[in-house]
Amino acid sequence: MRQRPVIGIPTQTLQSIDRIPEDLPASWVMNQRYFLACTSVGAIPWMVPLLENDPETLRGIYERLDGVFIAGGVDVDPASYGAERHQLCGRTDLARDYVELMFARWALEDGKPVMGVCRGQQVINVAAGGTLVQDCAELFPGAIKHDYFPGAGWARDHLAHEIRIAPGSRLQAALGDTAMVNSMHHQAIDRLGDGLAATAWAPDGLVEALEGTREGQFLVGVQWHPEMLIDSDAGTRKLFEDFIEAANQFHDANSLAFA
Ligand SMILES: N[C@@H](CCC(=O)NCCCC(=O)O)C(=O)O
Repeated sequence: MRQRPVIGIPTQTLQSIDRIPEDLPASWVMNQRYFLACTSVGAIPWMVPLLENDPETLRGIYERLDGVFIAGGVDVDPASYGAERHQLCGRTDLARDYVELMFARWALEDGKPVMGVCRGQQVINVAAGGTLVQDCAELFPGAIKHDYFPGAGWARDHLAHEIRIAPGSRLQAALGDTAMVNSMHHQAIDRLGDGLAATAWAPDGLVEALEGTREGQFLVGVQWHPEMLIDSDAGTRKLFEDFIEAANQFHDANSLAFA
């Protein structure tokens, strides 16, 4: 029987989240939805601690993974893409930036499958040398509303706008030419990183998905939240299944290489 692939999901610092009481112990946490999406398509999700002072242990964890999933969350520190902090840039989590950028760069180098959601797409772009728009409403000309945040009363599965998907992309194979997506972000892709191609756009032209151009690697980032749609949308489930299948293949290819 085939082994279930192991997918690493870096956590976030509890105290980086708004309104967390200061007297709670320093903790690393992550939204359950990402783990449930992975198990529902057959993967074993593995929470990755933010051991920012221990790259050796992080490398040990990374090497045991068949794929990396980079989840949604707070803004990426603009210093990591060489920009001054804009006043509308929100809360950041330096330990998370460190671990996620390192895992994304290692995976880009190794061809290990990567899927990124919302902040995760932004992290992939920064890891590949790209930059971010620090606030779409203020800094992206003609921007439609993208910040349907739960804190303002929007449901996490609220379908906010359509996206147009590039022909021939992995995304098109799963979702088709267009799709309706939920939207919980205020930042976005600005300059694309090396080896990446935009594969979906919002009606205002904002990049809604990117993929790696390296032959054979599954490297997909999306600006929306498919983990909230996996139970209601067959195309979204297919996208997760494709990621897990790529992780399976990576596992098989690498165990054969070391056999
Ligand atoms: N900070 C970035 C990324 C947005 C993001 O990942 N949002 C996640 C919200 C998830 C939730 O509350 O369920 C930006 O705003 O662009």
